[in-house]
Amino acid sequence: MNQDQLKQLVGRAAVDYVTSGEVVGVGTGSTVDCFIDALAAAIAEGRLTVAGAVSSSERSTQRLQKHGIRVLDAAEVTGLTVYIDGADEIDGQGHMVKGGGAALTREKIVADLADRFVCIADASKLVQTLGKFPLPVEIIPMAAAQLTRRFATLGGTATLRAGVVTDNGGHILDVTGLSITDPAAFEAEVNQWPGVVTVGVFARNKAQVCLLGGADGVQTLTF
Ligand SMILES: O=C(CO)[C@H](O)[C@H](O)COP(=O)(O)O
Repeated sequence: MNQDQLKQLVGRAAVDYVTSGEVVGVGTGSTVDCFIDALAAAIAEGRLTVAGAVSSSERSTQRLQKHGIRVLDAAEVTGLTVYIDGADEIDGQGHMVKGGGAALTREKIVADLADRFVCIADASKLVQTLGKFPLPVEIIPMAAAQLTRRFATLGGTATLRAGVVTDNGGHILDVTGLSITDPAAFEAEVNQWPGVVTVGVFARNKAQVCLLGGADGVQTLTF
């Protein structure tokens, strides 16, 4: 199976984690696109109903609405049973690096509403230690140079993602050269640097379940 087929596989598997009749939290990315399509198919076939979705990006909102799935504002719900999203990296404890699609801030907001984060990914995303994938950080544009110097003190090289403006009007720094051995401490530290909107380490909002697609099918990891 190629990577696209693995994404479709885990996208379909994630539909089983949606509670019929409820509002579902929806992440962003190519794997989530597969989940949205599988969710729409399940609804069309009468296997599931949903009261709607809270979306983490304009991209996912458009795809959900194209399928006729109602999109609710985050402010319209007080909680969600499940949030389904991909990751750029996930470790053996469910900590993730996210934000390859520049949607990390809204992803963290919607994930924080949910009782359970179900991560969907192909097996290449499983790592021992976070940090090989360039760490996305959403920032206030005027802080770019200052934050670049600050990441250098941690051994990181930050590069501004050219031409990208997030759904919130922020910019993205991608930071290479980091080895994130204590994700919770790293997230807490970087999050309070002035100019940082959201750091792409998800430790406080880590996954409880990961559906990992590999040669042998879907492996379910629980944390
Ligand atoms: O964090 C994300 C978007 O901001 C995505 O979940 C992450 O980049 C994985 O994307 P894909 O499923 O396309 O590999």
